[in-house]
Amino acid sequence: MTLAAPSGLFITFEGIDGAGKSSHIDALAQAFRQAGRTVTLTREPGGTPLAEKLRQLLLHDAMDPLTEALVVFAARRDHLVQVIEPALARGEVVISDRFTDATFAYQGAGRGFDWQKLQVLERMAQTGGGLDASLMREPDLTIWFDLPAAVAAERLAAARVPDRFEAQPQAFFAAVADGYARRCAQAPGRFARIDAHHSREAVWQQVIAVLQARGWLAGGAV
Ligand SMILES: Nc1ncnc2c1ncn2[C@@H]1O[C@H](COP(=O)(O)OP(=O)(O)OP(=O)(O)O)[C@@H](O)[C@H]1O
Ligand SMILES: Cc1cn([C@H]2C[C@H](O)[C@@H](COP(=O)(O)O)O2)c(=O)[nH]c1=O
Repeated sequence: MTLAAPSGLFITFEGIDGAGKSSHIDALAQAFRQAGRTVTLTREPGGTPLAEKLRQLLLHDAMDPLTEALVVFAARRDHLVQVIEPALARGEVVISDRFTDATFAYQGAGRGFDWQKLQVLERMAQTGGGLDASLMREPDLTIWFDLPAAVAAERLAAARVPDRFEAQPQAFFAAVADGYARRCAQAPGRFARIDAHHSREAVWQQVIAVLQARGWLAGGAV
């Protein structure tokens, strides 16, 4: 008897800059590996040589809002075709630090770029390329770290030299947070909201509880 291969699982982490995703992304990858799963850990913009080049442009070069939206979707298309779809087809767990919800939050709510035009680009970029032509690739689960913009700003102040997004004022991040809330309201079954205004351990307990509730993992520690 041959055992059925596990199904691919696509999990994304989202939140404003400084929300505290990083260490939990690594810990979740580790928890899946301990459970015997192969994990592809990746990020957006990025995840392929081409998309990493586009990331550098996005983070450091000034551009108009449509150009910015096209750059993130171009990077995403390459990432999806080269990395995400093949890994899911192999039955792996794909964990990505950001995906399309970031585009709606940052380019849509943050920059004020038209939400409906983003929906058109989303469908174009996330259809085909290894997928059934009638399907649009979306995460199976999006773990959204919700943190007030003021708290994220305090955390980031001490942390690093800001890029083009991190240098934005608090009001920009408050708008980005509203964008995430809007995406969450549009897909409540896909989103898990994490209250990120807690200690790392308390935040991890929330993350692992989400995975346990879906039956995808047993317990774990950071
Ligand atoms: N629960 C927490 N309490 C206090 N500080 C935290 C917590 N989690 C992370 N931090 C700190 O906040 C800063 C931002 O965290 P981190 O880099 O993980 O955020 P992020 O969501 O990955 O941000 P970005 O998307 O901008 O990379 C870091 O200095 C980190 O050490
Ligand atoms: C995917 C995506 C990202 N961004 C922004 C959000 C962040 O400020 C940076 C990525 O940096 P991180 O520290 O690795 O999170 O890019 C965006 O504006 N639009 C997007 O679609």
